[in-house]
This record gives sequence, C-alpha cells and structure tokens, in this order.
Amino acid sequence: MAEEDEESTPLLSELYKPPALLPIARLKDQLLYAIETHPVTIIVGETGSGKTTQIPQFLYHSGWTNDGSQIAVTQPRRIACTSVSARVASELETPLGQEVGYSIRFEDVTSSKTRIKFVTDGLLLREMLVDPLLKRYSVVMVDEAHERSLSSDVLLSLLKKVLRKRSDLRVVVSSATLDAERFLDFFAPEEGEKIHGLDRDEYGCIVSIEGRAHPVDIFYLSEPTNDYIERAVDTIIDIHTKEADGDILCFLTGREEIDDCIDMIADRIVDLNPNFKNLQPLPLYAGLPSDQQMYVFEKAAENTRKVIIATNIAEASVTIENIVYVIDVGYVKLRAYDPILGIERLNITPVSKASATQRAGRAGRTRAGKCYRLYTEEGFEGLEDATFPEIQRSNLAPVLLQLMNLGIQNLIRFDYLSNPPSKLIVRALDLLFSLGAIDDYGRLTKPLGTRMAELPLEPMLAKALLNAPSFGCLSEMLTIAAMMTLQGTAFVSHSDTTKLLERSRRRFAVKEGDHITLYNVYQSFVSVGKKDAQWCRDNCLNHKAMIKAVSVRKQLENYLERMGIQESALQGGDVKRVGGMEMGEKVQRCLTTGYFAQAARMKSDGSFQTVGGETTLWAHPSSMFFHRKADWVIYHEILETKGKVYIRDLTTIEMDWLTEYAPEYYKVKKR
Ligand SMILES: Nc1ncnc2c1ncn2[C@@H]1O[C@H](COP(=O)(O)OP(=O)(O)OP(=O)(O)O)[C@@H](O)[C@H]1O
Repeated sequence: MAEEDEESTPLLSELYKPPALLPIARLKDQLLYAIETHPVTIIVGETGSGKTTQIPQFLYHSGWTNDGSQIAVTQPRRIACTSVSARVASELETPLGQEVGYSIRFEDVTSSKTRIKFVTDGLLLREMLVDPLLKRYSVVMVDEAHERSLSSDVLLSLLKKVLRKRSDLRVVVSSATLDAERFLDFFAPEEGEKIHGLDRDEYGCIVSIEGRAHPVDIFYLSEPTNDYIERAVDTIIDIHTKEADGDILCFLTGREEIDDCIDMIADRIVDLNPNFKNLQPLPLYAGLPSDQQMYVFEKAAENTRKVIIATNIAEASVTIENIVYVIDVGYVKLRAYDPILGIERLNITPVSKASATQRAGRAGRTRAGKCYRLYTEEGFEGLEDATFPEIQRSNLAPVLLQLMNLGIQNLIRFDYLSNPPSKLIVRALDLLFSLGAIDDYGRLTKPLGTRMAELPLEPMLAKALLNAPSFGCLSEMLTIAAMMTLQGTAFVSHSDTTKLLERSRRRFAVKEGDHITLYNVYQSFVSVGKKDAQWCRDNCLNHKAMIKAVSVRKQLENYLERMGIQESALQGGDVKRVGGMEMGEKVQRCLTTGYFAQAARMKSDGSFQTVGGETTLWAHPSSMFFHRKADWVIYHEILETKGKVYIRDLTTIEMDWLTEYAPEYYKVKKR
C-alpha cells in the first residue's frame, strides 16, 4: 500500500482477527505482502479456506480503501454475491449496503460508504463502459476464476489491459484448481518486456493456501448407477434414517430433475417410520425467484432435517450453515451454443474434477462433513480437470457488442484467455450486423449500436425497445422488456398448483401471444396498487418478482431518458389492456424489428419450423402456444433439452413483416 497509509494500517490491521480456525488466517501477512508488491496475485486454496470472505477484509483493514477506493470481488453467480456479502457485512458488524454491499443486474445494494463490493463478473464488465479503467477500485478480486465463465474470462482480458495503464491497481485471481500457472502466465509481460518497471518474474505471484475449515470424508459407489435420481433419493433417505443430525445438500442438473426428486422424497416419507417424517426438501435453481432461493439459508424447524436439492448454482462460494452431507450425482447441465443453427443446447455433461471438489466443499464449512459421490472412484479419476470455458460454447453477440463499445475493434485478435472458435465470432457479428448494431466495416453504429451496448438487455430485446418510439409503443415495450428480465419467474408454479396456474395464465392471455400477455399481467398488477400480495397469490404470481419488474422498468426508463429517448405516452398510470388490434399490432411489429432472426411457422401438428426449415421447434409448456394454434411467430429464446428444441415467449407476426423490417437478412437467407 502507498506509504502515507502505513501509519494507520497496523492499528486497523491488528484489530481484525479472522476466524481463528480458517487456514487463511496464518497466511494473512504473506498474502498482503504479495498483493502489495505484485500487480497480480493468484490465490490457490482449498474450498472453505477463507478466500472469498477473508481476503477482502484483510485488504480493507490494511488500508486499501482508506482513500475512498473500493475493493471489488466478482462472482459468476448472483446468489454468491448476495449471500457472501451478507456474511462479510455481519463479520464486520455493519448493515449490508454500508461498508459492504453487492451489485447485481438491476439490484444495487451499495452506498457512498461501501468499500467492499461483491459484484457479478458480468456487471463489472458493464461498469467498464462508464469507468473503463475501473478507477474507483484499488483491488479487483476475480473469484472462482477456474469456472471460466464467459464474463470472468473477458474481464480477465480487460484487466490485463487496465493493469498496463494503472500501476496502482491490484488484481487478485482466486482459483480452486492447479490452473494458477496459466493465469499467471496470461498476465505476465513478454520475455524481456517490463511493465511499470517489473519483469516477468516480478509482475505476479502465486500464493497457495493449504487446509480447510473442517474435514470432509468422501465416499464413492463401488459400481456405477444408471439412475442417479433414484440413487440420490435412496442416499437421502439412508442418511436421514441412519446418520447423525445435519442438513443435506444434493446436486442434480436442472429444475425438472429437482422437482422429480422432491416428489420422490415426498412419496418415500409417507412410508417412513413416524420418527423420520421430519425431512424438509427445498429446491434451489437459477429460475427460482430470489426470495425463494433465500429459504435455503434459513434454519430448519426444530428437530427437522433440511434437504436442499440444487443445481450447480450452489456449487461455489456459498456457505449454507449446518450442511453436513453433500450428495453429488456427478453431472451438470451445460449450455452449448450451435453457431450454425443458432440454438442453445442444454447438455447433461459429467462434472469436472474442479466442480466435484467445489461440491464436496459445501460440506465441512461449519463442522466436519461427508460427501457421497454417486459414481465410482475410477469415474472421478476419468473426469476432466476443469470445466470447458464458456467463451468457447456461447452466443457471443452480447459480449462482443460490449467489447466493441469499449473500443476493441479487432475481436478476432483480442487477447482471450482461451480463443473462441471463429464460427462463434462470425455468427455473433452476423447477428449484430443484421440488427444494425455494426456497419459493413464491423464498426459499432451510432447511435443504435452504442445504445444497444449500453442497455443491460440482450441485443434483440434492446433493439426492439430502442425502436419502440417509432411505433408509438415505448411505454408498452418498457413494460415488456422489464417482464422479460424476470426470466419466467413472474408466475409461481408448483406441481400442486398447475391447474390454478393455467387458469391464471388464461385470465391474462391475449391472442397476440406471450409478450402482450406479460404486459397485461404487469398492468393488472399496477392497477391493484402494486402492494397486493394476496392478489398475486390468487393469480399465481410472484409478488417479489412483480415488485422487481416495477423497479426494472423504472431503471430502463432512466437509461432511455439519459439517451434522450422519451415518449409522450410515458405518463404512466395507463392501465388499459393492450389486447386491441391497434396497440397490439404496434407491439408485434416492434418486436419483429428485434427478433426477426428468430421467426418460425406453426405446422399442422402443432410444432414449428424455422424459416430455413432446418429445425423442428416446440412451444415451451409455459407459452400459450403450447395449446393454441398460430401461424408465424417470433420467439425470445430457443433451447434444446433432451433432444427436443423448445422456444419460449412467442408472439404472432405476419410473414410480410420479416421482409419489411429485415430485407437484407431475408434476402441473404433465400439465396
Ligand atoms: N454464512 C456463513 N455462515 C457460517 N460460516 C461461514 C459463512 N460463510 C463463511 N463461513 C465460514 O468461513 C469459511 C470460509 O468461507 P469462504 O467462502 O471465505 O471460503 P473460500 O475459501 O472462498 O471457499 P470456496 O472457494 O469454497 O467458496 C467457511 O468454510 C465457513 O467456515
């Protein structure tokens, strides 16, 4: 740290005693020295050694924020930001949002006092649009870098550039695997080069932390299983009936499996001896509204054992108190984007060793634990070391748009940690070009391209929203965009309320499709005064999610206002339904200008066919066109799961609009 801070640091630093049991406590001075003397420090430590919660506090107490700067700690997932920031705030005995805060898309719980900020890696990338050198931060810690999320990979590349311009910035990369050398090598100056007077050996260092909070015993199957859900249920019941107290965390791959597993547990509880009926299953997956995600952190009722059935969102950084038993089925659902067909596939894939280690690490955090791997030890040895980088299997359009807005022109030769396949880059550039975000020379257009990059929405939705004033439907599109950011969490669905949910969906439905239906949901919510939780329950709506939509809509409106985009219709308070042809058609046309590349036509059997006819698609069960007839539609999302390609959020359109709003795109397609 700078010399003028030194007088105040010893005092502060001595005041702070990290939890004595944590292995990282022994390395505090070594760590602080490493960070002070090297621009880049790579931390390799066992799970639970204290990296995420302690390093930011060490830095805070030793003066890295004395001049008003902040420490950013990035996480690949929102749930890690919210839960770990709450933990660090409580260790520092300060209310969340004061000295310690978090920032995730559309939710900023920080203040002018905030010094330690947990932030999703994607959001920190966005911050760079307004603060390209990240000047407000003295240290950026990229946590869970081994997960190789798309945003954290791109962030590392940009941090490498920023470090060359800022000799005062420190980057800490925390990784759970032995990939440390690779990260170090990525940042280091070339052989013979010096940056800020430092050569290759002086520029970065690796600090390893041995040991963990409490031991975890690992158990394997002697024979592989061919039904891991059933095996997981057996294991849960075995633990519950035979093992000492302590909650259970079981990793499955997705929501459907989680729902099945919870149903199977419920069936099994019926047959259990009355002494063992005290088992409380709780789901945890990304699509669950955030207040429901938070239930898993609450204490179980007295004499009750919690069993949390989760996807890999609970895999890293989070600590759920009292988890003693972890069950790992050994699989994860990974997204893989097909650049030829433009489809995202959700493939069930074996986990990597790094993931398996992280999963086991969710036990043994507050006491000794056990991890049951539902595969053999040989199976474990055969796993890949680390997860395949997301940048090599994603739709890159959103991130490339942001990179271009940061002034990075040559996206092919950009300094990636792992190069994305050129097909992915080409597909993304094609899409951005057809949306009008880039010109013939691959430069961002002004103002459309830059505005699309600035809006925190994916490019097609951003384009439709920006086009709304010209159709006279800005107010409606703002609402629709806000509702789309809820990603399907507006309606609450439990298997026991399916019928009720269908009835409620029908109440809001209009023939134009899902987008305007969501608009009607929002308008009805506003018309009952926004506060009525009972009204939401009666309509199978999630009250918290609806409140969020109101806040998101306001934030989007502010973005547009800053861009000078307003519309007289924006007075608010208009609760008239937009089912009538006139406004409906405006919205349909406006959506077509953003989503023309995702158009399909319904066939007589109820399936859909893409424009080129290459792929058969099915309306997702959450869409009104799961049951109803349509002709041409545009859709928001396309996902293949278990060999079937689903489209979500559909709106009907006229075929002619495709050539009217995207003549170039459809000319090329016909050839
Ligand atoms: N919410 C919490 N409640 C109780 N103890 C906690 C909580 N959060 C953290 N801890 C304690 O602090 C330890 C270190 O947690 P931390 O998240 O800093 O570890 P880490 O090294 O970053 O691990 P990982 O890479 O697995 O996230 C835990 O093992 C646990 O003992």
